Order: sequence, then C-alpha cells, then structure tokens
Amino acid sequence: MAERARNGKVTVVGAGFYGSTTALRLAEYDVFDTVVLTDIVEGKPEGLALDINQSRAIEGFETRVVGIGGGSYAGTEGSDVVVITAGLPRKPGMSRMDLIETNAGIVRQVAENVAQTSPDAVVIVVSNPLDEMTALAQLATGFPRGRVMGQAGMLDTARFTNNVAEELGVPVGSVRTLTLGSHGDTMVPVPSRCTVDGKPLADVLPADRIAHLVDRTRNGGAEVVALLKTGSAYYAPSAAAARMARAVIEDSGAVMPVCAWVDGEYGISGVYLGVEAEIGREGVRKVVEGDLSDSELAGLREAAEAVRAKQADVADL
Ligand SMILES: NC(=O)C1=CN([C@@H]2O[C@H](COP(=O)(O)OP(=O)(O)OC[C@H]3O[C@@H](n4cnc5c(N)ncnc54)[C@H](O)[C@@H]3O)[C@@H](O)[C@H]2O)C=CC1
Ligand SMILES: CC(=O)C(=O)O
Repeated sequence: MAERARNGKVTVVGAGFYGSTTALRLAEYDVFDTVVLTDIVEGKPEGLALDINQSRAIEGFETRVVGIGGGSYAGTEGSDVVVITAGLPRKPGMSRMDLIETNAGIVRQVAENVAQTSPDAVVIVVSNPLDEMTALAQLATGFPRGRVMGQAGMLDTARFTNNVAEELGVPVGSVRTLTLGSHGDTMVPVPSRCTVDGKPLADVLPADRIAHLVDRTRNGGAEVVALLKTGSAYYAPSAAAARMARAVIEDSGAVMPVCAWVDGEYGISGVYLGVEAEIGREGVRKVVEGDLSDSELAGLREAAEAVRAKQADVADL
C-alpha cells in the first residue's frame, strides 16, 4: 500500500480536556508528521501522548504524538500550527468573561513563548473569553493579524446545525447553518443562511421555533456546562479546532466561520470577530462577506462594538 504523505508539526498547548481531545483528533487525521501536546503539569502530556501513540496500531495512523510537561517549549520549535487551549474552563453559573483575568495571564505567557519558538506558526486560540484572548494572542505574539485566529464559529455553527436537525428529526448532513459574531452574549446565529435539504429554514419551521433554536445555540456552551457540573464542552470544540488546523496544514482554502481580524467587511473595521474566512497555509487568506438580513447585520455590528470595547482593554491585562 502506498505510504500516505504527512507533513508539518502542530503544537497543542494545554493538555486538559480540550487540548487532549484536539491532539487525538489531529493524530487520527494522519496528515501531520508530529503532534506536540504540552502543559505546565509534568507527566500529564507525556502520559497522554504515550496513550495516543499506543492506539496507533489499532486505529491505523502513523502521526506521532510527543508530550512535553513542565511548561517547557523545548521540542515545540518550528511548529507550523499552534492551538492554544491553556486556561481555566468555566463552572456552572460563570460567564466566559469571568475567566478573563486568569486566562489573560496564561494566554499572554503562552503566546510570548510561541512567538519565540515558532515564529512562523499560524496560531488558533480557543481559551476563553475567546474573542478577547484571540486579540491578546495577536498582541503578545506580534504576528500578522491573519496568522492569529480564534475558534468559536465552527463550534457555534455545529451546535445550531445539531439543534435544527434534532428539532426536525432530520440528518445533520441535510442541514446548513451559520453563526457569526462573538463567542458570547452577542453571538449572531444567522437563520437567513440556514437551509434544510436546500429549503430555507423559514419554509420548514415557524418563527417562534427558529427563535428558540437561535436562543439554544447562543446558550449551547452553558447547556453543556450545566449538565457536566465541572468543566466545559470538549468533543465538539476539539472537532472545530482540529478542522481549522487541518485546513491550515493542507492549505485547503476551506471557508469556515472563525474569529478573524475584520478590516472593512460588513462596514466593520479593526476588531477580531466571528466571520466566515478562507483558511490556508498563511492562516486567514481573506474574510468572506456573505448576505445577511438587516437585523442580522445590525446584530453583527452590535457584536463588533461589544467585543471592540473589551479587546481595547486586553493590552492592560
Ligand atoms: N473557544 C471555544 O469554543 C471553547 C473554549 N474553551 C476554553 O478552552 C480552555 C480549556 O478548556 P479545558 O481543556 O476544558 O480546560 P482544562 O482545565 O481541562 O485544561 C486546561 C489545561 O491548561 C493547562 N494550563 C494552564 N496554564 C497553562 C500554561 N501556562 N501553559 C500550558 N498549559 C497550561 C492546565 O494545566 C490544564 O491542563 C478554557 O479556557 C475553556 O473555557 C472550551 C470549550 C470551547
Ligand atoms: C466553553 C465554551 O466556550 C463552549 O462550550 O462554548
């Protein structure tokens, strides 16, 4: 059998629930040479890496996972992609914004180390609050804005899709949805861009049910936190971040909803915000502006102003 071509190195910083499941997904894709998993805790990433490598013979992938504990960056050098998952998750009753001070210290320190050791990497931030931590990671790395992006829209869109599919009892594969804006209170699910088997959502569901699904999507993370009691979601979130990292290493040009620097699109400038973007080897190739209804566009602009105010403060955190 022809040997599969693999290339590149991806580092996942933070070997908690999000980081370890992301590392597993990335390894199972079998497209990278190496997945590096790091943490400040000694032994945990090394143990998880060994565990994943021991699964290779069963699952049939060759990508090797390397675990590095103790907060070291030796071994991460020259990564093509870095996924930052380091930081506290929220507990029931907390908002993502309640994490800002603690996680800002962690993300700043991680980003500075990444800039030193992997100066050409594309950085995918997942630590919360997402929009603010993405802006902070760009400041702390000093990387071009297109090379730093955040994961939220893929996840929120997947939640919207799942909600619609469950409501109608149809396969998720028949549903298309889109979610833009912030990964917080000003999230903007976009019903006008949703279809079921190619039909507009408004043709298959009454307005009050669509409003309910929009609301459920906005609260999708909190819904999981309330059930788990400790920690937050990681299966769907890790799927989203891993897909983004894969799009980068494969230079795929896939258009995905991500937290990207917006510079004029939708009449919005100078802010990291959830928008659709074309992803390739250089990170965000371009923001893709789609059609929105008047109220959705107003919601996106409102989200931009809400996160702009918070992002202006991150330099001082
Ligand atoms: N953007 C999104 O859609 C989502 C974001 N999140 C966020 O992702 C983050 C991680 O979540 P989980 O993995 O569930 O939390 P977790 O508590 O399981 O793992 C966090 C890990 O980060 C490590 N860590 C802390 N400081 C570090 C540092 N300076 N360097 C390296 N590692 C460090 C911890 O030791 C721990 O292993 C949280 O902030 C959470 O809110 C979670 C789900 C979705
Ligand atoms: C934790 C988080 O941000 C989420 O599950 O959406």
